[in-house]
Amino acid sequence: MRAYLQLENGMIFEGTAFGKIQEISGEVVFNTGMTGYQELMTDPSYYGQIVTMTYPLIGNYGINLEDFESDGPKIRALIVRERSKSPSNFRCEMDLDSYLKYSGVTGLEGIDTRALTKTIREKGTMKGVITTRMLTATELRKKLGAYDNSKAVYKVTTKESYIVEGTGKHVAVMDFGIKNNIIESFKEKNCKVTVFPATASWEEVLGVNPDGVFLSNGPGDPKDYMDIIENVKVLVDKKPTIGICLGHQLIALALGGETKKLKFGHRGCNHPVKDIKQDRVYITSQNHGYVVTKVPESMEVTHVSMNDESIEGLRHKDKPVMSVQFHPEASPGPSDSDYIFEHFIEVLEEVGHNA
Ligand SMILES: NC(=O)CC[C@H](N)C(=O)O
Repeated sequence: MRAYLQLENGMIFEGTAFGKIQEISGEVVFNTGMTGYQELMTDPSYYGQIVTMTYPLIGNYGINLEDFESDGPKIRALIVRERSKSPSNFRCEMDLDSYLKYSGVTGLEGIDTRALTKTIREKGTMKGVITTRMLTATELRKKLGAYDNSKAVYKVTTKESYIVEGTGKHVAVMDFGIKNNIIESFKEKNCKVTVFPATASWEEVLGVNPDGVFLSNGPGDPKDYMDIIENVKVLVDKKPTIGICLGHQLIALALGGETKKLKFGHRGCNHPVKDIKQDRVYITSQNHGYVVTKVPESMEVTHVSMNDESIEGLRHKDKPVMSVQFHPEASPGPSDSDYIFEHFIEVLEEVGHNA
């Protein structure tokens, strides 16, 4: 069926709908990965967004039952240049179209994704609607005006706290929309993990007497979460703490730093980041639209983006508190930066030793 992407600046891209056919609005962002569509669709940090893939052929290894990053897709729609109609992989259980239909996500194929990406890069991230009937300018404005993705963390966080048993260090996780592979990464290091909902207070988190605290990734603008930031202020003061992506931004804000929205964000599994101390570049997995712009006085920069020199990692000068903007848990993407988890566990061991 013919379908259109109508952007808030008036541009129209015409293609063909697949997956669940419906009229859907969202923030249109692009992802530069050649693979990883299954992981990114189910990464809760993408909640409410329309994602266009820059790689021109998507779906060629299908969908398997293992690479989900949460209980189902969190994106609103997926845009591809060409959808593979004959996926092939030993783990393939179904094709992309069937999965999107089954899980209620809209697809749009056959549009010039390169032109769309260039538009977003030049003009910045903007909202759009995917529709099978062309909207008038007034209808488009109304539809986009009704789109609200604020406070999305509360839609994707766990409802109840739960424990993942392990014999090693005990990490209290604040779940703002955590990816499965972060929990897997702690499990691989034998950690016991207690996962708390985003609404948990610092008293509840410290109540389980963890060795350290982890602040997860999650959707939206970090400044929307002032209540969580108040909790983070206490947690970083009392326990060794590590944050990834949204967690990193919340630590920076809690300690007096600043964040802002990037023009078009970093999304993909091929983003080069330099570890300043090691003087080494790692290829990282990324998905963020906001960035730390002012470093808190008590912290220093540990990692920078090789693409735009933005801040990618921070460390407290006196306390065992650290954070990264990229995703060391990979999924999708290379696990080169897994050392971030290893380093945190070492810090927990050291702190435990000296206690
Ligand atoms: N993956 C994340 O945690 C994303 C953080 C934040 N929502 C951003 O877009 O910058």
